[in-house]
Amino acid sequence: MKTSETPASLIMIFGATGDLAKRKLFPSLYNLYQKGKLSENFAVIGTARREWSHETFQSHVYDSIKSAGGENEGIDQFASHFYYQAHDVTDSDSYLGLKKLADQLDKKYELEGNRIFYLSMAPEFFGTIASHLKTDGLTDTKGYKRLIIEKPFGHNYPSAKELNDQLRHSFSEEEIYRIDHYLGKAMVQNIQVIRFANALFEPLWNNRYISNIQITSSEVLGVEERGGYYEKSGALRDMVQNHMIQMAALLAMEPPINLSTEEVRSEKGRALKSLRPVEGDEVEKNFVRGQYGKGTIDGKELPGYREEANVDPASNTETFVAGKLLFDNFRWAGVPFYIRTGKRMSSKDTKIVVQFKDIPMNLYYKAKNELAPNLLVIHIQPDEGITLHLNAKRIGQEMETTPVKLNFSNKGLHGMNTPEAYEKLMYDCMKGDATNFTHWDEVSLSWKFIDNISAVWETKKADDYPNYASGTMGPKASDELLEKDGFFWWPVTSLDVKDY
Ligand SMILES: NC(=O)C1=CN([C@@H]2O[C@H](COP(=O)(O)OP(=O)(O)OC[C@H]3O[C@@H](n4cnc5c(N)ncnc54)[C@H](OP(=O)(O)O)[C@@H]3O)[C@@H](O)[C@H]2O)C=CC1
Ligand SMILES: O=C1O[C@H](COP(=O)(O)O)[C@@H](O)[C@H](O)[C@H]1O
Repeated sequence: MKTSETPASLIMIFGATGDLAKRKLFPSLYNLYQKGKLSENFAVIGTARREWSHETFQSHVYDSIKSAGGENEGIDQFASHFYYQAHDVTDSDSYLGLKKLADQLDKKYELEGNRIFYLSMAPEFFGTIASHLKTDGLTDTKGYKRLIIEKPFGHNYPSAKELNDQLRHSFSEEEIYRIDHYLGKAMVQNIQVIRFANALFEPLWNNRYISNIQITSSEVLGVEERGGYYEKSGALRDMVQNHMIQMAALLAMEPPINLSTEEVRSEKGRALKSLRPVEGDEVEKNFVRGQYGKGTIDGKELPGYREEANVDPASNTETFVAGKLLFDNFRWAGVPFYIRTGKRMSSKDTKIVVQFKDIPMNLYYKAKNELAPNLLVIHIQPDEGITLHLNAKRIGQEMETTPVKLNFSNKGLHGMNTPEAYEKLMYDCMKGDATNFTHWDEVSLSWKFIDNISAVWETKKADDYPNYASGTMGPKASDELLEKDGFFWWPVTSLDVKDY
């Protein structure tokens, strides 16, 4: 039974035979179905060039859910809502076939003309598809029309603007849902709640009490089979322009006046407006780039980036970035936000460490105690939770201090895995909630910031690549970036919240 919480929708997936659809989109839709968040009033049209029948597509969907660990329950019933239409997105004539099928399913499943177009394809096709959707009448229905756009949204500011202008001919800003899957992660969404729902933190969330913030997203995987894409992207465009800057914006933004999409995104945008541009000679002082060489992880010998498939043996592409962001506003003046991300590092971890300033004097110095700084650690993945590092009295006669930790684990609270980011984001889109999608203003500001850095890196070849071994936390210069400010990277490698 459809309700406002389970809206009727036709979801048209472009690139339905691809990797993202198989690994993320189908299992996420299935989870929503299992949880009762999809009514029976839904249908999916998958489209790509290969000539598949509806049945082949349904069995592909079935397999994808099984490989994602889905139970048998209801998969057949769920998959029966899936339809397939072979279609080359560059072929103008074949959009009419898609429209015909969409109109039929609209009637059959009582979809009220609600349509979500999910572009899970190479970005060069985004503009063409969006134009055809309008000119060939696929958006000409009485229900809602929403366009989900996968990353990358452009390669730099000019190409992102060109793409956006093209999309805007067919869809309004409110109808465009730009995916940043980090915004669908439970603990990234928790940043706002931790900040704005706790009397404990918000009064301290500024340059009077915080000395620095560190955001790390490290990966063990290398470039895998995506060498062709990654060579043109690098870590700066692949991870920093979107995920890292989005997390920084959530940490830096002012409290919105309410939680509406408009207010939240406008505060994030305002934070990004205060991000100090890093240009020219400042790039080398504030940003570090790295490229992985050979190394060993879990006893396995791994090749360097330049030995990977579809990678230039003399490649100048960075697989690691560390940088210092400064927000020039009253709240954050003088507080560095350090970011670091890279492939083939020693662990897969995304963590935010908020380091508070030391208290004005240490009463316990006579006991030769060095007080540890208070830290708030937000564990984004693989573990999800928060740790607060405090100082307390060591048990015994002496007045000695010892560091203690207060832990909260998301897993412990809910006793189950939190929903996959794509699941949350697809559900938000069905309900028309674009809060956790990026507004064009945010995308354009972050590209302008990134373009200044890539302009320097692309003209000046790195002469020390490869400069970190696979299985390490990046080049030495990344540590030096913090050392020169009197800080160091807090360790982020952990298996469980309890251990850190
Ligand atoms: N895979 C991932 O983990 C992630 C992917 N993304 C983004 O998601 C998008 C899709 O990625 P991914 O699934 O990995 O890509 P794939 O290369 O696996 O899939 C591409 C899809 O596009 C179809 N296709 C290619 N050319 C045409 C055409 N001319 N007309 C119609 N269909 C066509 C292919 O099918 P066919 O050959 O049958 O036509 C296939 O279904 C990209 O924008 C990517 O950047 C973002 C984050 C993670
Ligand atoms: O967008 C991307 O993100 C992944 C990392 O995502 P995560 O959820 O596993 O942390 C990264 O591997 C990929 O290169 C990038 O395109």
